[in-house]
Amino acid sequence: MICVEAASANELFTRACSAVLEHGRAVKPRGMATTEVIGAHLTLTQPRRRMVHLPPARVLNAAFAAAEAVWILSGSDAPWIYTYNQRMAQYTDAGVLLGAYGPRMRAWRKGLDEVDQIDHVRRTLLADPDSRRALVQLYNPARDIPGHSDVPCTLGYRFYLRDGRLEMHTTMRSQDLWLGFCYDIFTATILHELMAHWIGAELGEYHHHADSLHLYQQNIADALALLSAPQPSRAMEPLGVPWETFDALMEQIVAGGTPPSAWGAFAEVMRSYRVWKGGDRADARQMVASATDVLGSGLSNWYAVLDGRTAR
Ligand SMILES: O=c1ccn([C@H]2C[C@H](O)[C@@H](COP(=O)(O)O)O2)c(=O)[nH]1
Repeated sequence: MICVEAASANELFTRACSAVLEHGRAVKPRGMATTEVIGAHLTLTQPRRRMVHLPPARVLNAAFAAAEAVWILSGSDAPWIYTYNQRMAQYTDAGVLLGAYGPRMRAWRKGLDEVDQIDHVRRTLLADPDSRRALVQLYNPARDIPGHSDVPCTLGYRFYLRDGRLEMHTTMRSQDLWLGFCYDIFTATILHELMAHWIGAELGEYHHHADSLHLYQQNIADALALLSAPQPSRAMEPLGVPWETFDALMEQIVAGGTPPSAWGAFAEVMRSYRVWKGGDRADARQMVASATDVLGSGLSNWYAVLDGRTAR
């Protein structure tokens, strides 16, 4: 069991990597070699410092981070997400990611006694602020036991409002620390921030509980190359929007529009990346070249990583 706490994602990620390198054991689930710790409690005390950015060892695709957050929070399992991360298409069954979190979160048992679990959490905490019943369930045995390619790694989220501050707890059965964690905490802490806004609470600590926290063999060298005392991640702009307009905001971004709030940066990095994928790399680079926000400058850095890969 390891417990790691940090104010920012850069520091949390770096400390978690060194804890797994120090305490991990070798295991090979599905034939793939990993170093694994069983039982990890990772606490992010400032959830708006959510973006891991540790060049040159670890740079995220900021457009994918933004797109995945919009994809999940809007309740989608639509294939447009593969534009931002082709690798996801490998885990589909008949073109669909059957483990997608969005539909489970926003429309559990779609078409039957459908539940929007986000709205449920919001209503539960508004009605009983001390509640222990504000949870989102993602793993669904009825769907996940029969065996398809994509089995959810996140089992669920819970929310606790204490002393005016909203804490969020996520439970993962399986967490790839190098690849998955950085994107998973990005989306989870956005949900955390939004929920705090919707119930009129302060944003409290974010807790990430992973049963198997692991590094794949191919990422060990990069993990060892991380500096021990990284720069803290910058805090992103506040993202709170009224609940009543949230779905329309998500639809606007998916449709290619740019909302005026801090969500505009999500739309901009997504648009730039679509241009990049369309082959107009100079235009795509130009669209984020002067960006100073966390996402725009992050995507600029990601393009530099991609350029380096092509040059090699
Ligand atoms: O949100 C996710 C989804 C997947 N994974 C990683 C964890 C595992 O390395 C792999 C799934 O493999 P199994 O645990 O299903 O074998 O994907 C994550 O880290 N986060």
